[in-house]
Amino acid sequence: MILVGLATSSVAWLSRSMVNNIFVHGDRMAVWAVGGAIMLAFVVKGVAGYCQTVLMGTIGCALIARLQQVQFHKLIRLRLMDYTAHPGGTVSRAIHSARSARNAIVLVTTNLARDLVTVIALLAVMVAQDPFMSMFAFVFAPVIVWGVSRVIRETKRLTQSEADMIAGLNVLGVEALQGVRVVKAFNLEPVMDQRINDAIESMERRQGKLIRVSSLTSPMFDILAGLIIGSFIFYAGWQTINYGKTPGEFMAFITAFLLAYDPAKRLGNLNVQLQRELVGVKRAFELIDHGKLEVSEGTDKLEAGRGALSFENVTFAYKHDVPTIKNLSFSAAPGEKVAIVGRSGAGKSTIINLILGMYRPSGGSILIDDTDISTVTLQSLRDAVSYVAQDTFLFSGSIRENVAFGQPNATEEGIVKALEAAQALDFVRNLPDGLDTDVGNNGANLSGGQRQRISIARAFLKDAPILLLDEATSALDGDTEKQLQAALDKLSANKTTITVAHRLSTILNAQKVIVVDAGEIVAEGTHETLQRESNVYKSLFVAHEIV
Ligand SMILES: Nc1ncnc2c1ncn2[C@@H]1O[C@H](COP(=O)(O)OP(=O)(O)OP(=O)(O)O)[C@@H](O)[C@H]1O
Repeated sequence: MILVGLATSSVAWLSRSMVNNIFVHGDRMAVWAVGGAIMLAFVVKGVAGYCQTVLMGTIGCALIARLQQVQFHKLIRLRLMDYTAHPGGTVSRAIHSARSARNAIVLVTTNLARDLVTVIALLAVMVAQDPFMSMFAFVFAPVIVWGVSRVIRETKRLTQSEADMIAGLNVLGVEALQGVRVVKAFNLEPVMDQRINDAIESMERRQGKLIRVSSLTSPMFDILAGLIIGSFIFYAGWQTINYGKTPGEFMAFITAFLLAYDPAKRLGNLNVQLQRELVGVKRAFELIDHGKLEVSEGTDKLEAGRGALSFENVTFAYKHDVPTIKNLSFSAAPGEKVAIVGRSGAGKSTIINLILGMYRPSGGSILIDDTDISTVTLQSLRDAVSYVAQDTFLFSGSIRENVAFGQPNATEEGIVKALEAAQALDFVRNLPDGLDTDVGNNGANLSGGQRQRISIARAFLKDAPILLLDEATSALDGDTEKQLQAALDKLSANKTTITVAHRLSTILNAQKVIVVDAGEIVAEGTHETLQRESNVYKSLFVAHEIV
């Protein structure tokens, strides 16, 4: 930037020699010297300008990339309770805020540095030419500062809400496309149109207002500059006519003022633009600086043995005053199968989440092989536990990747064995690309039952001593159900298994059934004893919670 500035100003400086030495004095040497120097100045300007653009561009891209990486690194490690309900919005924020940081850096380095230096130099020229008239110009400065700061304040507010609207729109768009089956099945296209159109229109109105407000600095500068220049002319004319001052004295001053005017105006605008970008940067750093990471309470490594699990008077509340789990105690011996049943909202999934260390109990303790899980690292805890969720999640990628995720040492043989045990090998072999078949976005290329068996294969490969199963409430067709059940039976053999159960077959397989109601254990036993003794248990069949 300095080279570009020097090269540009040297052309202006050389023009003096050109006029005086070549045109006035007819100096032959000066023709070559000045002509060559001007050529050199343009070459320097071109090369330096190119280097500056490439360097700033590269720095800008690196800045975006690093900031996005830092944000996603943090996002994926936040505490579960800190995730927003709208991941689409969070992702769009992370991507946009990184771009804002790049824009802010480019504005500061390229524009601020260049224009500020120019304005300061020209102000010095003005003061040297006529201190009195300079003071005259400075009188107007507070008016500009006040006006620009008002514009900045309003621009910041509008940019903030514009960013919220963009994130909101992103959520609506992602939601509509993710739920496209429901949208079509319920003829929801007009409703989606309406929701998205409303969001787009209010964003359009907000952006219109933003343009009207943020462009105000330009007319403010123009009007004030007109007032100042007009006043100069009154003053200069009066001085020249009455006191015989030379016009040249004023000319130099006004030239300096006019030259300073454009960069000063750009600086005013730059501040407004910069503040807009800083709104985005602030969002990125809110996450980076204030997002609370999920940290292990304990530092020991859990040495899971045979996988005994027990809850001792565990209490937990999502919100401070309303406990979801109350004083809950139960135990599962190594290899034992425990089924947890209860009405919807009773707290069954919460129990699973507590074992996984997603949330911490506010009272009591959870023990694995006699070690309190609050004393161990989350990583070692999760290494000891396999989890097969109700809502099977597959990552985009191949079947092989989905089975072996997080197991870098997995062998081909191990993956095939896991698929076989999960009753998935036959269908995988029949797919055109076998193990390398792309499962699509969240497994869209596979059926529900196939997806579940892939996720069971994942748990097989992990081979942890404790198995957590969250059974789907929805009934599967007979064949799929049988295959799935066979896969799960095999998976749970010799493992301590805690199942949130909705199927009678699972309950009959379990050695112990726990009935949870409103976060408490209200009955415990086998299917036969519970059928005789527990009204809550009996009501679960009536409500089709158990099928
Ligand atoms: N993240 C959360 N924040 C606040 N409250 C929650 C959260 N997750 C669950 N809850 C509440 O905790 C209670 C227990 O929920 P949980 O998901 O454990 O029930 P559940 O027995 O598994 O129900 P279902 O069989 O319908 O899945 C419910 O009242 C629910 O509204």
